[in-house]
Amino acid sequence: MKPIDVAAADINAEYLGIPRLSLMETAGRAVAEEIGNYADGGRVILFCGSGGNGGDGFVAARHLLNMGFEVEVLLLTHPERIGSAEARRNWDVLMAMQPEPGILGVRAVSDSSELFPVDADVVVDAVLGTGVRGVIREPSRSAIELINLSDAFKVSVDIPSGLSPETGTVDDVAVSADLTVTFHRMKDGLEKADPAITGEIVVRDIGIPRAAEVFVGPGDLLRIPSRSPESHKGENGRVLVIGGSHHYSGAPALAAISALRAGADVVTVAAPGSAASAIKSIAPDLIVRKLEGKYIGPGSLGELLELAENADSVLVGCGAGRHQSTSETFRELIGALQEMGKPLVLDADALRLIDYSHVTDYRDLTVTPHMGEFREFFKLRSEIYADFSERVAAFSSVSSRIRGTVLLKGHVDMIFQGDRFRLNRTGCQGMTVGGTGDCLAGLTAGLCAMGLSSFDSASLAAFINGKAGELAMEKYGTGFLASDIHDFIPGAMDMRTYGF
Ligand SMILES: NC(=O)C1=CN([C@@H]2O[C@H](COP(=O)(O)OP(=O)(O)OC[C@H]3O[C@@H](n4cnc5c(N)ncnc54)[C@H](O)[C@@H]3O)[C@@H](O)[C@H]2O)[C@@H](O)CC1
Ligand SMILES: [K+]
Repeated sequence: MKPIDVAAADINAEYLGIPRLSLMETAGRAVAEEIGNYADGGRVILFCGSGGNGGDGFVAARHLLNMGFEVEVLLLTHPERIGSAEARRNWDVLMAMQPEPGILGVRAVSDSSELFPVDADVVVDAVLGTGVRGVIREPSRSAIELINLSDAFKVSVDIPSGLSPETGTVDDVAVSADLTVTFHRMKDGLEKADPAITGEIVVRDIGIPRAAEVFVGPGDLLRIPSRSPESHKGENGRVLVIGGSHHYSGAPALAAISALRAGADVVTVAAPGSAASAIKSIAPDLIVRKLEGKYIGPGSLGELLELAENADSVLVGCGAGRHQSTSETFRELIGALQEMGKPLVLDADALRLIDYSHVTDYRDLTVTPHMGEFREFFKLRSEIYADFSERVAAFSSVSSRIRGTVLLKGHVDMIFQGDRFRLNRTGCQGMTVGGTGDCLAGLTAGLCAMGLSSFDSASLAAFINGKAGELAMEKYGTGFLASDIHDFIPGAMDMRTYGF
């Protein structure tokens, strides 16, 4: 797993109702047990950092004490600087256990001059975990060096301090552990690291359920790149929406505004004549390019490709209608966009005009069908699947006919790519109102333009759109409009809405 996946699973576990404190307790207990497998007594020194990794150390210390070890805990910062609430809680417990008759020393050091060579049978590296950033600062640096100099059995908590959890490289200094006890799942960085750094690696389950990884949750909002303060117009994503026709002008507008609300900087809508004029009048925030004719046709292909050149993602389909000329144009267009390597979202009418055989190798593709469009796009006869897991398995294998991502909308949205899948449970009965699918497609294209993968964009778009619908229903009842969703997208994208 990547650190972002671990961080997301951590928050999503709490969103499911598992307190982080219990994750920390289980993690610390696991470290103590692994040490108990190595030694059945003796003296243990734990170097603890200021974050969750240090917190694991505090918990491990308590369990080691109960297992009969002599324990010394060194906090490498001032207690007031302990970053994670759970770690601070466990530090306070160690304080409350004082004065422990002689076998538990607990002290905080803020300067490396207060550190001494390790004299113990086991030394625990609970200094830095997945939260490590940049050059190692004092006194953590001295602690790492003292740990490496000691001839004690070295145990690293989660990852050896100083190792990059993502790449497995040591950019500065790092602990060379004899044993690394990591939690929940193997980290990419551990797998790639030099075994001289990690030592033996043990993966210990800490009670995070698979649901925390499968269900999309607020933890996944961490995947949205934070906007750099000095960024300027267009840097945060440019979206091109191609849709609309003589009868439909609302769909592309709903999608386009959703893309803006997701955080895209510039959204252009390319639509035929009358639809373009209608959109121009209702949405000043959009750039609108008027295409010739009543339906999108081959005469517009050059213009569409020129517009696509400086878009970061393209959404095709909303309200395009099903005219034969549109179908041919889309086929040409999609082929050219694939050549250009453009992230593409196909929605609604595009899924009626194009079938999966046209896009099997399109990697950065997302299709967002409801069940009917899914069957038509993948040319399926209708099947009734008994239970949920059978449905997931069946739809997953169908979806893997294309390299891209499939977002199959439903009461529970299913997102597939290759052998990966996620489920989204946000949403409400009011979502059946027309246009919510356009909002979802727009969110997907917006997130793609902001740099997320098609799989992450589709997963998050489903979560955000559903949550925004829930918020709209809270305010307006089941009669809320698809355009109401726009107002609630920012709230649905804010961690505070979920209590984080
Ligand atoms: N993800 C999970 O499910 C769980 C994570 N837990 C632990 O929590 C850890 C992650 O906790 P955090 O996110 O608080 O991060 P860490 O505890 O890994 O480190 C963050 C702390 O280290 C300091 N720090 C960061 N870079 C530094 C540097 N270059 N030099 C000196 N100090 C530096 C920061 O000021 C911060 O206080 C995991 O590695 C794991 O050990 C466990 O509690 C179990 C649950
Ligand atoms: K560590």
